[in-house]
Amino acid sequence: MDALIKPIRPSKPSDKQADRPAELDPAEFLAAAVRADQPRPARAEAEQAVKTLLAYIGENTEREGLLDTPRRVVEAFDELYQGYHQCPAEVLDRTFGETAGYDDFVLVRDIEFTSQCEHHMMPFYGKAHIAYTPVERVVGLSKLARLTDIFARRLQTQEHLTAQIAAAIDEILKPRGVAVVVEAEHTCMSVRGVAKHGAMTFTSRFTGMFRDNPAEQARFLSLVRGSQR
Ligand SMILES: Nc1nc2c(ncn2[C@@H]2O[C@H](COP(=O)(O)OP(=O)(O)OP(=O)(O)O)[C@@H](O)[C@H]2O)c(=O)[nH]1
Ligand SMILES: [Zn+2]
Repeated sequence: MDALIKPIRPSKPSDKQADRPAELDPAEFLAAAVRADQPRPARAEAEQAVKTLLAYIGENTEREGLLDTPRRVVEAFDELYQGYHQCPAEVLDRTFGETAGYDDFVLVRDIEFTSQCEHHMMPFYGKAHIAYTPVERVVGLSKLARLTDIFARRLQTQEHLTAQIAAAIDEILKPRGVAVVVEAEHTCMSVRGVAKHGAMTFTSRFTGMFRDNPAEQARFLSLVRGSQR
């Protein structure tokens, strides 16, 4: 659980984490994703870096319209990357025991998110669909959306985002199973590079009963597909 208290740092594109086996223990995976908090440069240095990029694209950094841009960009970064300073364990900490014997899975679908791809630092956005089968205690529904945002507001690949949401629920709530499907459009693939507007990427992660029981997995997927009609 300690591993969850610390912020998770971005991995380099060359990291082999995307190749991790599906059976990897969630606690192990989260521990592997955690790095000690890095020393951060001063805000003024970050603003200077934005000024350098403006000069790099050929702009006059002293013109009136750009004078406040470095400050705004750094503030936008604070917002977009606030997930590094938020703790999944705290969000999922509050559970409720009065469930009247409820024993099926709980699905929250169509959780909108925006994340930033770690290769280009450009947005990818879409929806996460999350189900878990509680053991005795349930978590507040909004917390699944908050958990999604904690991981989305970091530099990500879609695969990491999907796996991290599933691993956090598995590790913290210890349910009978977790199912996560993420669908997203990547702007690094739509507004630059190969420029394919509308191409959607789907990723999924199943643990416990969702991984072991094809009927439960199919029931989850049919409910998720219901949102796409
Ligand atoms: N697997 C995965 N790939 C991603 C994700 N986001 C962006 N990418 C891809 O990361 C790859 C980076 O490829 P590179 O060849 O190193 O970079 P590039 O020259 O900018 O690639 P192009 O986008 O093809 O122009 C691209 O194929 C992107 O589409 C993601 O979430 N998951
Ligand atoms: Zn990208």
